[in-house]
Amino acid sequence: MVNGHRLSFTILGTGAVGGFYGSRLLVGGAIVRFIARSDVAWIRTHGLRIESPLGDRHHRPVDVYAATDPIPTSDVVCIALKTTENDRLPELLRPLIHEGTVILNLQNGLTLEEELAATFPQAVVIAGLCFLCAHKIGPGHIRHLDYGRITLAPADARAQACIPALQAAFAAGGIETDVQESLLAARWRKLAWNIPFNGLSVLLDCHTAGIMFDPEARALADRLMQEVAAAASACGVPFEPGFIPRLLEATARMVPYDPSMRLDFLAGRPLEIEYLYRRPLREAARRGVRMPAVETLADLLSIRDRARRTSISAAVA
Ligand SMILES: NC(=O)C1=CN([C@@H]2O[C@H](COP(=O)(O)OP(=O)(O)OC[C@H]3O[C@@H](n4cnc5c(N)ncnc54)[C@H](OP(=O)(O)O)[C@@H]3O)[C@@H](O)[C@H]2O)C=CC1
Ligand SMILES: CC(C)(CO)C(=O)C(=O)O
Repeated sequence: MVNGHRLSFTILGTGAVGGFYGSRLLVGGAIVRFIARSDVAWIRTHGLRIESPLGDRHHRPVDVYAATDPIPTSDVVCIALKTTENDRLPELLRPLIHEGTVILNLQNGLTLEEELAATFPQAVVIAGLCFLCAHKIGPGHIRHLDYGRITLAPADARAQACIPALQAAFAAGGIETDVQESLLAARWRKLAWNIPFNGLSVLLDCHTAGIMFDPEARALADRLMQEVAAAASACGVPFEPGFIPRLLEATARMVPYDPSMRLDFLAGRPLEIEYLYRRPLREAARRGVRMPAVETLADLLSIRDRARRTSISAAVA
């Protein structure tokens, strides 16, 4: 409730991120409409279950839609699809976006908000960088393991004005938020973690602790982070001294965790290589900076992703 107005949200993608944050917004009293794909009928009948250290929840009934249904207009549309689906985003968003609609993008990656702002100039675009460990374990069923803070980063001054209302809605549901005025800085800071740990967890077949406690793997993570730091600097958003050592130390203290890319790999889902690796590589290259270790990591991930998908399709043929 903000100044007597109950904020309404449409969550595009009811998976780990969408299901979890949608549930917290419901708990906080917001109006929440979910868009689901494979389990839309299941959620309509059985509701949405969230297991979480914040308290288990079973929302039933839930206001759930297929993307092709007529969907009431909401104040905020949260994007919670994997970026591997982004070629479909304009078509999925078009019926949901009106003059002044806030698009809160919860995905990982780079250049996402720039694309959204160019495609939907009538919308207000905000990045929501999620520091969350959660996954979908079955139809309409999400398991939240740890964390949950969202860093909100506005694309422009109009978006800046919408931040307090969003913070209030998330706070009411027990979600901590902070604000980064530079969207680009926020995105590169998160990539400093995602680029090494998401990719290495797939290629080395291990969780974060497996990387941190092997000296060579840790050194490789450090080297990848240094390349990301050089690219961020070339993009005008240098990291402060001590940022990378602190990030490595924080990861060493984390409960061993499988980053979302490893979970995707194990589940046979396509990997988010384009927005997590190719776009940062391209943005760095445009400023004359190469990231050779990141490039090799991206190439190996692409080969792994392709090989696995070929073997899956051969197995079902
Ligand atoms: N999981 C995490 O802890 C974190 C994830 N992220 C980022 O958040 C983003 C979302 O990840 P995550 O929530 O894990 O992904 P999930 O795969 O768990 O959720 C995505 C959901 O979108 C649904 N979906 C896909 N296409 C459509 C469509 N056309 N219409 C309706 N629904 C659709 C999928 O449906 P279906 O179930 O049918 O496939 C799925 O439930 C990613 O960019 C990820 O990197 C960031 C931080 C942490
Ligand atoms: C940093 C982390 C683990 C969640 O905050 C993530 O972004 C991911 O799993 O992709």
